[in-house]
Amino acid sequence: MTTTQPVNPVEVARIALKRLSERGLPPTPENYAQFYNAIVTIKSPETKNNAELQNAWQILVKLDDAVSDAHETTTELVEALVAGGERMSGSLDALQDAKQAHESRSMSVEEAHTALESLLNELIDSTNDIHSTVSTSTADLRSIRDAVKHIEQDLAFNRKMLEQDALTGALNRQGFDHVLATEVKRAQRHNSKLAVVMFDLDDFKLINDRHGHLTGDQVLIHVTNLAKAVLRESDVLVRYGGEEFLLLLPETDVHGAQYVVDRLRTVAHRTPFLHKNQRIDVNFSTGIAALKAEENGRALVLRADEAMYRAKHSGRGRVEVAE
Ligand SMILES: Nc1nc2c(ncn2[C@@H]2O[C@H](COP(=O)(O)OP(=O)(O)OP(=O)(O)O)[C@@H](O)[C@H]2O)c(=O)[nH]1
Repeated sequence: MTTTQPVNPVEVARIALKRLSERGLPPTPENYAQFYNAIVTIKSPETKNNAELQNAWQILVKLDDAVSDAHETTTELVEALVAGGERMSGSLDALQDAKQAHESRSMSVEEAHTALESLLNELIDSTNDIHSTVSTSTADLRSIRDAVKHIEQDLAFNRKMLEQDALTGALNRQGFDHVLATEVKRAQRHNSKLAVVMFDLDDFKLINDRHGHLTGDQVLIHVTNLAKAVLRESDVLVRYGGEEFLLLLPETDVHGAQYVVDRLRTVAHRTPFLHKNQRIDVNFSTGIAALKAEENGRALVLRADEAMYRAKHSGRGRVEVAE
């Protein structure tokens, strides 16, 4: 069994205070507790406050599980009924053979013959009934299975929508929770590497102030597209906060993560965002952390966040690697 390291409460407290000050919120006990809990559970406080979205997501996950169980069960039932139908049709043939054999041997004993014939007829009738029921049920179950398959596809689509950031289409924190747990488990099971990169755009407020919020939005979409261009299929891009992104990189160590960050930086330099023919350069501060043995996802993300915080405060535009 895998044991997990507890998250350092001092570290969480420091990040909670930082988040409060970034959002210009007073460090009241209520605000502090909300952000502290949000960081510990890696959930965005904004999302946690949205009770409807939370409930919808939970129902969706349950429905998703239930539908997938139902799909499995109906598939098994269809298989069982098909096999049962085949067996019954076999026994019908056998009964008919037996009837014929008996007829040929007992032609002289008329009462016995009549009794046996009516019994056999009854058996044939009832078996026929069962056979036709099985045929109908099989057809019904097949259409139920098809309907369930469609519901599954709809649910998967809705779930994807709920787990996506509306502006950029990157995964949001809710979706990230799911993926993080899965990837950490997978890395630990296979003893493989897993890296987290956190990057925060530098002086993004200036872009909003100079060019307007809508242009700021376009820059965030631009950065998302640049990141997608340098990532592998199996990598995960998350919009972690306003102008803060996270990359989850399976099968990747610190050096691989550094390579990805360098590529992103090069691509961002070569492909600047253009606004009214004016180049808007985007720089970012980056923290990298690689999964340690028996570490949990929250601790991994907190170390990357801490490294990014150091990069930001050592002059911006830098990369720091967590110990
Ligand atoms: N356009 C736009 N701006 C956003 C969005 N989310 C957050 N922001 C802005 O991002 C800015 C973040 O400002 P700060 O936290 O001061 O960070 P910064 O200006 O990037 O400075 P440093 O991180 O310290 O380098 C704020 O102006 C937010 O309003 C968004 O979805 N769209």
